Amino acid sequence: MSAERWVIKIGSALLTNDGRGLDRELMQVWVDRMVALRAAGIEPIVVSSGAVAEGMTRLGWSRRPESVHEQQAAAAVGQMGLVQAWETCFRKHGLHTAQVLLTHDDLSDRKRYLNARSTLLTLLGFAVVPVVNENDTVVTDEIRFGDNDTLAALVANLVEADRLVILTDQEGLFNADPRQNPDAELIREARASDPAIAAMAGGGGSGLGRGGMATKVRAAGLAARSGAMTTIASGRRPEVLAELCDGRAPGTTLMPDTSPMNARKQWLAGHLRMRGRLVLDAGAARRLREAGSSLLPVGVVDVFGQFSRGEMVACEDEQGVRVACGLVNYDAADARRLCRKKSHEIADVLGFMNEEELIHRDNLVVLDRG
Ligand SMILES: Nc1ncnc2c1ncn2[C@@H]1O[C@H](COP(=O)(O)OP(=O)(O)O)[C@@H](O)[C@H]1O
Ligand SMILES: N[C@@H](CCC(=O)OP(=O)(O)O)C(=O)O
Repeated sequence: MSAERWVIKIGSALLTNDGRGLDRELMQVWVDRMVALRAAGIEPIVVSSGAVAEGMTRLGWSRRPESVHEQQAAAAVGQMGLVQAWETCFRKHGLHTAQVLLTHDDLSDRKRYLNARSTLLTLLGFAVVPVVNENDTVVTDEIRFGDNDTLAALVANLVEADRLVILTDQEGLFNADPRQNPDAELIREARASDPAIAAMAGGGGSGLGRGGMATKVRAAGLAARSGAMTTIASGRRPEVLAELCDGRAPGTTLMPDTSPMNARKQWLAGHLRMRGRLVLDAGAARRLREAGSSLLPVGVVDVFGQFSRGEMVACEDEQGVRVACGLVNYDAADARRLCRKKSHEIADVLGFMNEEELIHRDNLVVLDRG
């Protein structure tokens, strides 16, 4: 059975008990629920905010500093506490966590995108729970806008998550900010692409979290690009995870327009320029066309063009008919050396191995004949 993958984002206000220090008890409750998700075949990836807030507590600051450098310093201090706390909670269940610090730029650079994707998928393969946060030391804009909602959506795109769960301090998205308007009503379900919902979402209200609902709704739109459904729900009710797992819909559900794989393939097919060509033998061409299999080096007879790892290349049969296109795991020079080689020979030929496929089937779009 192939596991479902959920990216679960937890905001600062919630994690740090509104700035009173990490709420370890509540973290343990979420972790217990996430472990129950795993038992139900759902792989959680945690996107955890709270580094700046926890750093401020550790440094004895009561107000978020204006200076970005001081916020970065606080994040570096607080990240220590954050990862220690997550690791301690998961260790009680015999599970390891892994700290993954990313920036938005990492995910818009194709090579780093593939590297981040491989690392995250490898961690999941080892049953490790990735705990992701923004790499605040090296970014300035994101720390100013506090945008882990966007980061969580980009991670959902990266790992083709089925669902993005944004846990916050409200029951979900209301038709107006409930802090300002006590009569505001909860939106139960909408399309992520509906412009009306963006208009309802205001900025942050807690003083600790920064993005408010506006970044959450935008994140739902980004997550929808790779087909993920978004739930915005209250992290004060850890049972929301169990409810979601049971097929109920707590909080606000924001639906994508397409399924995860179709959305990813549309994105792959439409957005990247071809940098080179791989010529496949008849067997490999048939496997791609008929089974949508990954492309292994053994089925490649020739390589044309100059490309880097992560770039888009065309796959053609020996008659020059284009079979597929996809993101290649090795650069042109390495791909040439791997022609006709078995996957177990890659490390011997190159002295290292990224992946056993030249192009993984998730990164491959097979073209219609005709
Ligand atoms: N339409 C809305 N529905 C719900 N909350 C809203 C809305 N507009 C603005 N908000 C504010 O967004 C806040 C949550 O965002 P934020 O403080 O950034 O939390 P987090 O730390 O979880 O990211 C809420 O406490 C609320 O005041
Ligand atoms: N990387 C920052 C994230 C800040 C942020 O996005 O906060 P939030 O709006 O509470 O999710 C931190 O860990 O403090």
